Amino acid sequence: MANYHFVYKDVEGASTQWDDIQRKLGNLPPKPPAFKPPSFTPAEDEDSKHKDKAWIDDRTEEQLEDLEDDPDLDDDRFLQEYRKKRLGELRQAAKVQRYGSVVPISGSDFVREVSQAPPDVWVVVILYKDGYPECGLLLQCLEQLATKYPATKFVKIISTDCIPNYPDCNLPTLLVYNNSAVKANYVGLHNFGRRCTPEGVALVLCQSDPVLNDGQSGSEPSSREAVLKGVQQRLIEKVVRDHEDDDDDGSSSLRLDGLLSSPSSGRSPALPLSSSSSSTLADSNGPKQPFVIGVSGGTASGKTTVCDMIIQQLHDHRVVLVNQDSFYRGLTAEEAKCVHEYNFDHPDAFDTEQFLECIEKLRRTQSVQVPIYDFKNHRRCSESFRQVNASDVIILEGILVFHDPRVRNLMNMKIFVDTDADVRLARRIRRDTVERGRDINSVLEQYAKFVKPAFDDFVLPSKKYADVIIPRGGDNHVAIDLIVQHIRPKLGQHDLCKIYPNVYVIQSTFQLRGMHTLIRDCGISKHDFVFYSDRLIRLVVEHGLGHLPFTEKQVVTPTGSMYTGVDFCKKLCGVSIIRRKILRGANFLANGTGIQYGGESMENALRACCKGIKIGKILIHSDGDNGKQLIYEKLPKDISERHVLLLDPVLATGNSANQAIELLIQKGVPESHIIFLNLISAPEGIHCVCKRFPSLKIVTSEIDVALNEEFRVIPGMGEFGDRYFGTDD
Ligand SMILES: Nc1ncnc2c1ncn2[C@@H]1O[C@H](COP(=O)(O)OP(=O)(O)O)[C@@H](O)[C@H]1O
Ligand SMILES: O=c1ccn([C@@H]2O[C@H](COP(=O)(O)O)[C@@H](O)[C@H]2O)c(=O)[nH]1
Repeated sequence: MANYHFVYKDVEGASTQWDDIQRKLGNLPPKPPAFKPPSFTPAEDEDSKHKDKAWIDDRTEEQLEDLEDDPDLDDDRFLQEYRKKRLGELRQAAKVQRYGSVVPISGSDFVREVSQAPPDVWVVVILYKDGYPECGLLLQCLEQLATKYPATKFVKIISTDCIPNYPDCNLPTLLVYNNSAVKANYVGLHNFGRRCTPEGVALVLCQSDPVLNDGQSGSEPSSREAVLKGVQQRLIEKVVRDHEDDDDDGSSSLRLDGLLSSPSSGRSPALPLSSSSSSTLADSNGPKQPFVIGVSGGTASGKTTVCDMIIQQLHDHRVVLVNQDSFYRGLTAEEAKCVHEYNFDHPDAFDTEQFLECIEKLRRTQSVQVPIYDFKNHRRCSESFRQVNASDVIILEGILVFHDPRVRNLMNMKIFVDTDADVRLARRIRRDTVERGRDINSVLEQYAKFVKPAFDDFVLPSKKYADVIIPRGGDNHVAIDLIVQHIRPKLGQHDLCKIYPNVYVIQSTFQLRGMHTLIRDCGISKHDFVFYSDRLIRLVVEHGLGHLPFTEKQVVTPTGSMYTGVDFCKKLCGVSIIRRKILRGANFLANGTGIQYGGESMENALRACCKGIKIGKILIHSDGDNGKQLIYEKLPKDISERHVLLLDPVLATGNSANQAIELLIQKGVPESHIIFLNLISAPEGIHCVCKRFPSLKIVTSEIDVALNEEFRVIPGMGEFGDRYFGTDD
């Protein structure tokens, strides 16, 4: 119905008398208050505003410049000083490099764009390949971070352009550089949590260094804590935002606890990181996850044979085998009395806790002492153990390795060897009578009473967990070939080679391991030491020569045919590093001179490979314990025009090497023309040299574990020069 009461209202809120009557009768609502316009307040004049620190903080660079002669500020010395300081900050901030996107680079750009970036700039490099969804996801996150943190440089490079043959299974890989050195690297997407988000990536990147720079604080390097705090704040905002979105349907619960954990306490517990997120190569000492393979099957199915064949085909010492049999509990005296009543095929016959502990240790890259089981006497050899070193691939073999889910879940690949029961029984009779000191009757009795029932109850049901089933065991060459092909890429290079693309470890073979075993043995004769060292050094030298520049060359062969080959650069020389130390008392060297001839021991091999090569020497003289070092040199005059093969058998701390390299560079040798050859290198030495000289190459035959407190390489090979020249007697 239309409202037919027309109420006239003037500005005072007055109305007609008729309306007043209607109001009294309750037909109209009470009279509204008289209208009063809001009071007028003129806008505050900028000049009359109170000027303080906060006011200055709000000014732009231009505005602060205009305030040069401002009378208010002239009266206030503090504010005038503060204005200048703030102006300085803003000018610095304007100078800071702005990147803002993920820039594609090629292999030849790498040194310029990454290694030679300004020292205050952090560079995040993604090694990627098109067509890998994980790479696409991480790239998207980095694009966002690049816009948020424009003073951090983000570049992308196709993995194999950066590192030839870089395994695709390591993609995507992030490398973080600063001041020409690799500060961290992250292999695989799992480092950034199950849900890879820009905020999560940011937090991981900033855990140990102030990698992300938004350029707000000028060119001053921000502290890790400050950067981390900012990144955490952004992550919290994101989590809260996501939570609010989720809350709209009332489905999620928010856990912010731990997000603000102190930076020193490490990774935030609420971060969605997977358990394997520790497997970065960054802290090259950090744990690397090995590839664990389980091989199960009935007794005498050929499990051990299959494992041996895989190991033989891989032909690599970075594969180790752990047999579940080694973890048989061993019988008590009481049990031994009635051994025929003991069920060796039941899961309880094994010490699974100890087996698990052993696997966990290997996964943490620790070596383990594996018990040795004596099948004839049904007990462990109390004094002997087998040392198993941490390796890239660990094979776990045994009838019940798939039985316990804790063991099973540690496996990356599960193989079941499936052999006909009659064949297995026939093999078992033969094996147990020949190798395990049994008679046929006892074998058959044990088989019927325990082995077969346990196979049906425990072994066969675990077959369903297998990823690969190998019928006919060791006779199935096709299956074994396929498995070997799958495992081979898991045998990565040494972590340091991934961090420093200029470090080359010559391919490990059993020949090479054999020679190392001989020369590292403190009991070897001097003659053998020299013989095997020379062989090894030649391998290193030959590999080093392969890094010299070459040109294509065609020759005519005796058959009159054309052969297209290469011609290596001929302008080269060797330079040996020799140390002289003023040692006192018992430490004084037996040769009476205090000279360690290290590098010279490599000269013979170099001469044998490069006829007539010129060889120079650098003598580094350490004056007692005061750390003072003097350098003497005898180098070819035209050394600046030559490629230099720098010789030192052992790279330990890297200090002497750095001094020698520094000297060569002073003499005009370009850093990239130096190839540093050694037999063994400590990781500390590699870090030290590669950080300072990223363009030279290091060629070594093995990277050892570490340096001890006395800066000796462990396990190492002692004072190489003294052992070689016999000056250690
Ligand atoms: N394919 C095969 N052909 C013939 N004998 C085999 C074959 N595979 C294994 N054997 C033999 O059978 C016995 C048990 O083999 P093994 O590999 O030790 O089995 P498991 O480790 O499963 O007990 C051994 O004596 C071995 O030499
Ligand atoms: O003291 C022992 C311990 C074990 N056994 C039997 O060995 C097999 C397991 O070894 P495979 O090499 O896998 O065959 C198991 O069936 C046990 O019955 C033993 O007889 N005595």
